[in-house]
Amino acid sequence: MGAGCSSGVCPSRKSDKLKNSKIIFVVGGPGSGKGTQCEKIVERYGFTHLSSGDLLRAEVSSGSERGKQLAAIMEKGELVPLDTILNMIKEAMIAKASTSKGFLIDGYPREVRQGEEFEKKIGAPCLLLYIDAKAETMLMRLIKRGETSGRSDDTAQTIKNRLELYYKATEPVIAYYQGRGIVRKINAEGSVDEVFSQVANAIESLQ
Ligand SMILES: Nc1ncnc2c1ncn2[C@@H]1O[C@H](COP(=O)(O)OP(=O)(O)OP(=O)(O)O)[C@@H](O)[C@H]1O
Ligand SMILES: Nc1ncnc2c1ncn2[C@H]1C[C@H](O)[C@@H](COP(=O)(O)O)O1
Ligand SMILES: [Mg+2]
Repeated sequence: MGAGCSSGVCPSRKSDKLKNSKIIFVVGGPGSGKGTQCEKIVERYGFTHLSSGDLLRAEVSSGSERGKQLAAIMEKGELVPLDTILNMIKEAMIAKASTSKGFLIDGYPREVRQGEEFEKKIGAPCLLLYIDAKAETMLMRLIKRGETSGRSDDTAQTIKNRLELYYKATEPVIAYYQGRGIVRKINAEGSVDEVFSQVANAIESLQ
């Protein structure tokens, strides 16, 4: 386990319930395969998968006023406010803290400030899985997924916006955590199983 997972230091603003949690950030472009790999990690290692996009879509599906506001942002491929998504993740983590073997935080941080705020309010990650695919690959995967996903953001124009935002806002997150030595870059161009064999090596390096 990396140092950030078990420091035992717990400033009062963090939740006591989460102070010993193993936290893995799963970062990559839209359609790179983050969710697909997280499902396989859950199957083999039993971690808790929390996708920021899934949490937001659940709020949209609830029909709440907040969900309507979020839907308008997500349809354009833009980022929702930091406090909104961070509070949702923290609540979901606390709800699972007593039974979780570790958390896969998929789709967060999307920008460096999200990482900084997460660490202040929740804790430090011990690993960042960087799921790296080419823009053409991500585009093709999302266009195909859009045939059946029902996701309002799997459309040509919104995919273009999401890719642009990924390169501008999220790629700097990788550099930020590279400085800490916790980034494992995964070549996501191969089959799901080929990608997973790299992911599994990275997870096992923690144990
Ligand atoms: N290695 C792979 N080879 C081919 N197709 C893949 C691979 N990994 C995932 N896919 C497919 O690509 C699409 C996008 O994958 P997935 O939903 O896991 O991506 P994501 O990174 O979670 O995307 P988003 O950021 O939009 O949530 C899905 O239809 C999935 O089945
Ligand atoms: N971490 C996030 N910050 C802001 N907005 C987010 C975050 N995670 C998801 N979102 C919004 C914006 C994205 O385009 C959609 C879909 O997310 P995805 O990870 O592709 O399922 O939700
Ligand atoms: Mg996903």
